[in-house]
Amino acid sequence: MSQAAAASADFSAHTPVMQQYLRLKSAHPDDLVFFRMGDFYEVFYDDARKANQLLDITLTTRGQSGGEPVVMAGVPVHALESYLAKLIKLGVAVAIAEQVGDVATSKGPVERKIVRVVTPGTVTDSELLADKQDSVLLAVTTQGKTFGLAWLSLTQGQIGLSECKEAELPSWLARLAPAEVLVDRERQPGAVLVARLPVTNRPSWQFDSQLGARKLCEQLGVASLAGFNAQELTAAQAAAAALLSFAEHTQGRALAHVKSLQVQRSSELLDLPPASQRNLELTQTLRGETSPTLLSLLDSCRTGMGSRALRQWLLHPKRERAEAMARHGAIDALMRSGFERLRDSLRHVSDVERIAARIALRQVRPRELTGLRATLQALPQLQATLPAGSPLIDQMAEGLRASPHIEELLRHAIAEEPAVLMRDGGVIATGFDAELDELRGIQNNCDAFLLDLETRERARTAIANLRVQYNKVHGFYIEVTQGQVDKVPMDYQRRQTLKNAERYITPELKAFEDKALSANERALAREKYLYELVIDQLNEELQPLTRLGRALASLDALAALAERAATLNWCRPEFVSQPCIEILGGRHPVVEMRLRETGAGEFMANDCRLDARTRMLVITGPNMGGKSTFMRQVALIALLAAIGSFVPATSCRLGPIDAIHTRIGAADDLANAQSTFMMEMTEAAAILHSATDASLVLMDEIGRGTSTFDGLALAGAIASHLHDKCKAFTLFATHYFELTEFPTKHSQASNCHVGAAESGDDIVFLHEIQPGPASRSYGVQVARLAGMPTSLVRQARATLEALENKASEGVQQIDLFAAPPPENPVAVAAETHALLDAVHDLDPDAMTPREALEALYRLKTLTK
Ligand SMILES: Nc1ncnc2c1ncn2[C@@H]1O[C@H](COP(=O)(O)OP(=O)(O)OP(=O)(O)O)[C@@H](O)[C@H]1O
Repeated sequence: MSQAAAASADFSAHTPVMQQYLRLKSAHPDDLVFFRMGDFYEVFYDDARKANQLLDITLTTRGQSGGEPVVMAGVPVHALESYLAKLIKLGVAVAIAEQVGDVATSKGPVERKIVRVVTPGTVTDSELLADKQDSVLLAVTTQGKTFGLAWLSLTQGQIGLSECKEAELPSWLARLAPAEVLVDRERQPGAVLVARLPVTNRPSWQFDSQLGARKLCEQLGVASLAGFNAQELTAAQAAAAALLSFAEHTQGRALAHVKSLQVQRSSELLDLPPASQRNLELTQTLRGETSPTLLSLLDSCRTGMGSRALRQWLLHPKRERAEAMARHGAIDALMRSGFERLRDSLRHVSDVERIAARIALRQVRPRELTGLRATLQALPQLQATLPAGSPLIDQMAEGLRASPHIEELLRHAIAEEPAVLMRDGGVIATGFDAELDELRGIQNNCDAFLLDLETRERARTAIANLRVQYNKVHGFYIEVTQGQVDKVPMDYQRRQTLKNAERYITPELKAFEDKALSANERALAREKYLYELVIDQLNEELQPLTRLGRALASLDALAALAERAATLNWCRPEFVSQPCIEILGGRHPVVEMRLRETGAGEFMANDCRLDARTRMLVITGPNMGGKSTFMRQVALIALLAAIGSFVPATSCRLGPIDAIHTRIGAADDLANAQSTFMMEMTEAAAILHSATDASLVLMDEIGRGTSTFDGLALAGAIASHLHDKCKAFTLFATHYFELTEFPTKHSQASNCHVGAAESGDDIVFLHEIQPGPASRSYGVQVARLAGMPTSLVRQARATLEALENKASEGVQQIDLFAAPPPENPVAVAAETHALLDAVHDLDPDAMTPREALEALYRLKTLTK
C-alpha cells in the first residue's frame, strides 16, 4: 500500500472510499478486486487474505470496520502484470477497479470503475499470453443428450460452435485445450471435471438458446444464423449466450473485432481422441513436456501467429481433403521457388492478429502500432517473395492487400519511436496536429528562453556563475552560489536553500513556468485525445486487419512446413478414393530426429501396406524392436497428410481416413480412480464402439495389464472384433505368439515382425519390418541388455528352455478365435498347469531382482 494513501484514507466501512469499494466488490463477489489507490492496487478483507496466500504479499490492517481492523494488502501499479500473470496461472479471476475521475477536481473520493476482469480464458495483454498458443474460452452446456459448445479466442476474434454427443466431449476438450471453461452452475458436465480444466460457474439463465441466437446475430451483424448453418444448433447457441456475456463482461465493452463464426461438426473432423493426442505426442510428450513432440518438430515458424495456426491445423485435421490438398500444392510451390526470402521477411512481421484484437478492445499500446506500421510497410517486399502457381497462396496474397489508409494514418499519426506508455506522452508524431505542435513548441522554446534569461540576469546582477534551471520537483529556479547571494536583486524570492547555493524565482520566471507547465499538461491531454481518435479510425479498418493477420499466419505456417519438408526430406502425399494406407520408406519424424541429434545411428525406414484386402497387421518381435515406433509413424504420417503437410516417407498414398485411435502403453490415472487394466479396457472399448472401416487403429500389447490367459483371450477377441465388425485399418502389436495364428483364420489380417538377429548371446535390433511372424521373443536377451545379473540371465535361459520343451510336449493348441468358447476350454497336463499357475502368479513389475531370482528357482523345482 502506498503509505501516504493508507495514512490519509480513513478505512472504516462507512467512509465514502470504502463504500465505493464495497459497492464494486458486491458486483464481483467471485473475483479478486484490485482497487486502484494512487500508485497501488489495494485488496481488502478476504481478498487480501487470499492475495496474501497466493502472491505472498504482506497483510496490513488499517482503521476499523464493525469493531474489526480492515485487513488489506497491495501491489504497486508498475508490478501489476507480473502479479496478474501469477493469478491467471492459478486460475484466479481479477477485477481491476481504476480511478476514472479527475483526482484534482473530484470532491470526495475520485470516481472508480471496474474497467476489466482478467480471467485465464479472456486475457488479452501480450505480456500475459503465450506467444505460440491461443487462449481459448469455452462454454459448454447440455440440451437433453446433446452437448452444445461455443468458444472464442479473444485475441483471434472468431467464434466457434459445435454440438456433440457425450462420448465425443473429451475429444473436443482435448482438441480445443481451453484455458477456461464456462459451465452451468447447476449442471457441470463430468468430462470437464475429468479433464481437470479451470472451470468458471455461470448462472443457468445465461445458457439460453434464444438469447444466444440473438447475441450471435448482433455480434456478427446478420439477421439470421442460416448463412452460417448454425440456426439448428440450439444447444451451441445456448453456450454462445453464456460465452458472449462473459467475454463482454470481462472486457467491459462490446467485442467489435469478433465478426466471424465457424461451425465445426464432429463428423467433419478427423477424430483424434485425447488418448491419440497423448500417445502420438502431438503437442506434449508423455511426460508432459512440450518438446520433443510432433509440433515442436514442425514449428519452425517465424511468428507467434504462424505457430498458433500450425497448432490449430494439427489439432483440427479435417476429413474433407480439399484444404489439405491446397496446402500440399502451396508447399510444393514454395519449395520449388524457394521459401527463405519469404521466411526472412516474416521475421520482421508483428503479431497483427493480436494487435487487431487489442485495437478493437482499445488496449493497443503505441509500440504495437509502430510494429503494425513497420509490418504494413514491409508488405510489398514480402508479397514479392510469394511464388506463383498456388491458388491458396494467391488467396493469401489478396489478404495481404490491407487498406492503404492504415499505413498512411499510422505514418502520419504515430511518432517514429513513441514512448512505451501513452501516459508518458511523446506518442503522436510532430506535424499531425497543429494544436499539439503549438503546445509542444512552448515546451521546446523553453531552452532558448532559459538561456536568454540567464544571460540577461547575469548582466543585471553581475553574478557571473548565475544559472537558470529546471527540475521536476521544484520547477524553474535561478541558482546563485552562497558567496554571491548579497548581489541578489530585490525581486528575487527564495525558493530553496542548499548547502552551497540558494535558489530563487522571479515574477518573470514564475509567469513562464505557469505557461510551460500548463502547456505540458495540455499537450499530454491533447495527445491522449488524438490517440483515441487514431484508435477510432483503426477500428473502422478492423476487417482488413484481421484478414491480414490470418493471411500472414497461414503463410508463415505453410513456409514452415515447406522448410521442414525440404530440410527433413519429406514427400508430398497423394490422396486416393479407394481405401488404403500405402507408405513406402516411412519414418517416425521425432524418433528420427532424436537419433540424428544423439548420434545414435540411422533411422530404418519401413513400408506399410494396408488396403481393402489387408486391413490388419499383427506385429510381433522383441521388446525394443521398434513395434511402437512403426505403428506411431504410420499414424503420424496419416495425420500430417491430413493437415496438409508433406510426410516423412519416400512415397505415400492414402484413402479416406475418419479417425486415428490408439491404445498404447498404460498410464495409471489414479486421480480418476482408474487402474492400469481398467484404463486399458475402457480405452479399447471406446475404440471398438467408434472405429469404422475408414479408421486407423493402433493396438499396442493389448491385454498385458492382466494375467496371461485373461490377456491373451481378450486380445484375441478384440482383434476379431476389429477385423470382423469394425473392419478398421489396424496395426496390432503383441507379445502373445498365439496371435500369430490369427491371420490363418482371418483373411484380411497378415503377420509381420520387427527383425532382430542373434549374435552369440546378444541380440541386434534391425528395426526392420519383415513379413511373417517373429520366430521368438528374445525377452531374456533384452533383459541381459538391460543389465540383469549374469547368473539370473543364465537361470532364466535354462527355465525358458525347460518351459518351451514342456509346453511343446504337453499343451493342446487352443483356438483363441473360436466362438463361443467351450465350458471348460483349457485342458492342460497337471504338471504344466501347476507351472503355468506359478508363472501366472508372478508379477515381474513388483519384484526385486532377488525375488525374481528366487522365483526362478521355484519354477525350476516345479519342472523336476
Ligand atoms: N525404425 C527404426 N530405426 C531406428 N531405430 C529405431 C527404429 N524403431 C525404433 N527404433 C529405436 O528403438 C527404440 C525402441 O522402439 P520401440 O519402443 O518402438 O520398440 P517396441 O518394439 O515397441 O518395444 P516394446 O515392445 O518394449 O514396447 C526406439 O526408442 C528407437 O530408439
